[in-house]
Amino acid sequence: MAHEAVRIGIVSISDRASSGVYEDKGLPALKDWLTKALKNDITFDARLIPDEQPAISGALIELVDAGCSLVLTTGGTGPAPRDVTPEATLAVADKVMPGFGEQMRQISLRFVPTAILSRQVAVIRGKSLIINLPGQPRAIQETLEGLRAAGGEQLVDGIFAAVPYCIDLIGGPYLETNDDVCAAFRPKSARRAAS
Ligand SMILES: Nc1ncnc2c1ncn2[C@@H]1O[C@H](COP(=O)(O)OP(=O)(O)OP(=O)(O)O)[C@@H](O)[C@H]1O
Ligand SMILES: Nc1nc2c(c(=O)[nH]1)N[C@H]1C(S)=C(S)[C@@H](COP(=O)(O)O)O[C@H]1N2
Repeated sequence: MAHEAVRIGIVSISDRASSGVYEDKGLPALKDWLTKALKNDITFDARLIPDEQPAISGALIELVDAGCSLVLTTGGTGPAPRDVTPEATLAVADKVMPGFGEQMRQISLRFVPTAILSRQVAVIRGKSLIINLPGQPRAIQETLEGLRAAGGEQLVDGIFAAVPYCIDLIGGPYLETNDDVCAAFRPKSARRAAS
């Protein structure tokens, strides 16, 4: 059976990247990782915006309304005065999904002691899962994929392992992963024959 199509929103939130002070590395990192990790045909809907709460909430609402089953943001999760991504995300939530933030901080602590400074959250809005990732571009792969030993053994699960089943549960398309990048976990009763 063919893989189902999926629309994914990617949002890079950075004052300096959005004003051209530096090149945005968030959107390319998100796109590359998702293209590597998923077998599905992906349509990306991308936004590069400054750290402004109304602009962030507005972009999230637009992306969900446009039919994105998953929206990933990067940046603006720290404690600095302009970091407001978690507030903007919570403001559009139907449900809060605390497990994602808890697991992301656990994973990130294996990479940097400052992981505890990220206030990242995940929420459900309508039929969409919205997840905040930290702004450091390498944090995208770190949190989504987790940590492997040199021999390939998975030491800490990345959060993406739980994303496909979450999207099943909210009525989205059936996401299939490339297991060498990130193996999705579903209970047996929710698995379809591999295609
Ligand atoms: N979109 C991006 N593209 C490239 N590098 C980024 C991006 N966002 C963040 N970074 C890098 O990661 C670091 C930490 O990200 P953070 O979100 O805290 O940025 P910031 O200090 O709030 O500034 P800004 O919002 O202007 O990116 C930045 O200092 C920068 O080096
Ligand atoms: N995996 C990972 N998580 C990370 C980091 C990182 O480099 N890798 N940086 C930390 C730092 S230094 C900060 S301040 C917070 C918040 O970053 P943000 O404001 O860029 O979202 O994320 C933290 N989480």
